[in-house]
Amino acid sequence: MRTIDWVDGAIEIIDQTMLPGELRILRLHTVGELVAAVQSLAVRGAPALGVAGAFGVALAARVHADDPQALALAVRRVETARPTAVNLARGAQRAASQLNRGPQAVLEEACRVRDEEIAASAAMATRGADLLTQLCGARARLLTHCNTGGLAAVTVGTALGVVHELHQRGRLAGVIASETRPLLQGARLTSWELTQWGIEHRVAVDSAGPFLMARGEVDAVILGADRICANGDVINKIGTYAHALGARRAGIPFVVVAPESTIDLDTPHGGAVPIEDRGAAEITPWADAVNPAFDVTPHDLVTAIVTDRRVITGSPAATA
Ligand SMILES: CSC[C@@H](O)[C@@H](O)C(=O)COP(=O)(O)O
Repeated sequence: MRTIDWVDGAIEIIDQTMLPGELRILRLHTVGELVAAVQSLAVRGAPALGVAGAFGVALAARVHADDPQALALAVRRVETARPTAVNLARGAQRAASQLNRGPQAVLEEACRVRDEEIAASAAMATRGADLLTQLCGARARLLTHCNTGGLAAVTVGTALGVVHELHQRGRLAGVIASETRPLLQGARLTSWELTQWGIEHRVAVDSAGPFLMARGEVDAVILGADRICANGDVINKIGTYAHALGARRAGIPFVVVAPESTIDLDTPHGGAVPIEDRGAAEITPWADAVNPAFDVTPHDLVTAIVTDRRVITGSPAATA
């Protein structure tokens, strides 16, 4: 099942704010609706955001075909709806590169972005499962963070796609889904997807991760990325850095799985990435708060980055 697609002239998404309680399909007809869906995290996860960005520009191209100024403004709104995952602006820009050829060409490019992410998921699953088996032996107990499944990447996903592949191969000995404060992408979405796939798992609070690794309950950490910088720094959901530190202390592999579309060679290092802060209301309406949605894991804590084309063990720029 595709969790985001273009259907009969509109974008269809699974509304991820409603899971796991309700499987609701949303149809988005306007750029305003798409931007609202991105900002509320009804659609989320870096590869899915790339597809959302591309389809968002396809919507804009239809509505504003005769008004170049309004069109440029709409494209900008889509590109900047969220700042951290490089895929969103990249997907929007790819679709926008066809604007001079008309709305149909824009839509065709957006569909190519979608199809490439579907193919990337399949390639990452195979390559990632091979690597995890090399690193962990016959059966791996994995800890994952946030949601990196089909919800985040149109079909099977990035890191969770690898988990699924290992399960299919009979090489998975356990999964811990880190709950992912404050919006619970792990506890709500990863748990939901694993349940759909019939994969047994346990949910843990985020802060338990490093302790569970220290206690010897995890063979490797596997998760996704919103942006990977030229030097290999990994930007991902808040909590990732703590898991990387825990993995290093426990002496277990820390593996990042992300498509090439998440690698941003134009950004030299993690310090240069805009980190979205989602404000106090999301976590504590009664006090001021700091609420970064992502963190930076320095490249030296990363064992390997698995993409749809390669396994990177140093700087992505060096092996591009
Ligand atoms: C395959 S998705 C990889 C990342 O996008 C994912 O780990 C993540 O951090 C998503 O954050 P979110 O705020 O839910 O969009």
